[in-house]
This record gives sequence, structure tokens and C-alpha cells, in this order.
Amino acid sequence: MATLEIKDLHVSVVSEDAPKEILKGVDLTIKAGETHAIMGPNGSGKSTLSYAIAGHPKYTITSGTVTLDGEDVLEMSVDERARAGLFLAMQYPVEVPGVSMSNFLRTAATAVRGEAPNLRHWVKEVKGAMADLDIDPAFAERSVNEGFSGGEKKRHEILQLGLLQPKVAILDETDSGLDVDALRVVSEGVNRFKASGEVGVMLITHYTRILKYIEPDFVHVFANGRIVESGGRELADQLESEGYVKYTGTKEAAALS
Ligand SMILES: Nc1ncnc2c1ncn2[C@@H]1O[C@H](COP(=O)(O)OP(=O)(O)OP(=O)(O)O)[C@@H](O)[C@H]1O
Repeated sequence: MATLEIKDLHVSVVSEDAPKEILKGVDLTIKAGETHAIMGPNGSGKSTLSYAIAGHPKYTITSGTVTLDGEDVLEMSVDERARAGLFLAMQYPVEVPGVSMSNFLRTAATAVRGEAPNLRHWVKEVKGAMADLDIDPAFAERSVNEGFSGGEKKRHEILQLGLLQPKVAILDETDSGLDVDALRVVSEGVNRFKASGEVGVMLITHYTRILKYIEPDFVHVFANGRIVESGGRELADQLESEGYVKYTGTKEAAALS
């Protein structure tokens, strides 16, 4: 059973030639079967946490550890992290002109599974996964994310999640830009992924509405580069009504973005 363990993580980014510390000691453990919602004001470092775990080269780990089932994630290359079972659905999915979705998905599945999926089974698997997410089959031949609407990009992130079956999924604002129907479809996709009870989910969000569909076991408040409070679902409701002023001390930060 997978466990992602983050201990006292400090992360810097080089900004205007000088390194700037963004994460200032993050501690978080996500066990198989658990869903952790991360909420917090703009610029508090939530995406930095997800990029640092995924191995984005712009973010330098200055101290702390990240392990997956005891294995040192920070020592792994980006593709090794994916093969080890980590998945990041990005806030702003990248466009890859000239590479079709179907090619991209098969290549990703081959890399993660360690062998090319049987073509006939694979076609069936992809078709079924696309149908589950109400994705038009014509998207399979379009270039990855090119010209996709915000909501279409998010659906495709969840399509990848379903096909790659990681141990731990980090979903960075997967709900932003989704209309109510798409939010339900995407949430159902995440819940199907969770159904085995053997995977962990870190869900970064600004809105409690997604938490009505995807039930969190824990809610964490992120402020100024660290987790400042943790609780259950009720904490998200409290944040919705009170904002973040108690954590940041500024009125600007009080409004949920
Ligand atoms: N590559 C970068 N170069 C310079 N500054 C960066 C970089 N990445 C992040 N930062 C800064 O780090 C801080 C945290 O950013 P981050 O995107 O992690 O916040 P966030 O909590 O995800 O915000 P939001 O809720 O607005 O998405 C911000 O001040 C941001 O400007």
C-alpha cells in the first residue's frame, strides 16, 4: 500500500537571479486510500509543492525529504518518479503540437507499465476511458492539448490518470475552468480511480464545490509556504465562510480566490 511522505521540505526558485525560498518546511503524509485537500491563498506555494514532488527543474530542494514507500523520490529522475507511481495533473496542462493524444497516451502507458500495451486491448481501454469521461473519440487524433478548451484539458488529465493508474495522484486545480457537468464527470473519474482504496490523492483546490463530489479525508490550509492547519471536511466549510485572514493577517488574502 502506497505512502507518500514529505518531511520538512524547503524549496527555492531562482527569481531575478537570486534564489527565493517558497516552501518553508512542509510536512505531509498521504497513505493509500486517503484524499488530502490542500487549500490556501494565491501564491502560498501549493503548485510549487506539486512541481517539486514531480521533479520540475526550476524548483530546488534545499532541505527535507520526499519518499514513496520508503524510496527517495528526490533522487529519481522525472520519468523514474512516474514509473514509481507518481502522477501530477497540472494546473496549466502543456500543449504538444504534432503529437496526437493517442500516441502520447500509448507512449506514456508503455513507459509507466514497462511494456507496450497489447494494441487491441489498449484501443478498447482508451475508448472506454474516453466514454466514461464524455470525451469525443475524435480527440484521440488531435495534438495533445492543442486548442483544447480549459475544461477539455482537465478532462484529458483525468483520462491519463485513469489509464496510467499511479499510486499517488497530485491534482493541481483540476476543478478550475470546469462547468458544473464537467466537474461532475471529472470528479466521477477521480472517484473511479480512488475506488480500489489503494491509491492516495492530493487535491489542490480553491473551491469547496469539488469536495462535495470528491470526499476529502483531510483538509490542509497552506499559507506562506507551509501547512498551518489541518482538519477534516469542516475546515473547508470554515475557510469558505471566513477566508484566510486568520492565517495571513491581510484583508486581501481573506477572500477566497
Ligand atoms: N518559476 C518561478 N519563478 C519565480 N517565482 C515563482 C516561480 N514559481 C513560483 N514562484 C513564486 O512562488 C510563489 C508561490 O507560487 P505557487 O504557484 O506555488 O502558489 P499557489 O499557492 O499555487 O498559488 P495559486 O493559488 O495562485 O495557484 C509565488 O509568489 C510565485 O510567484
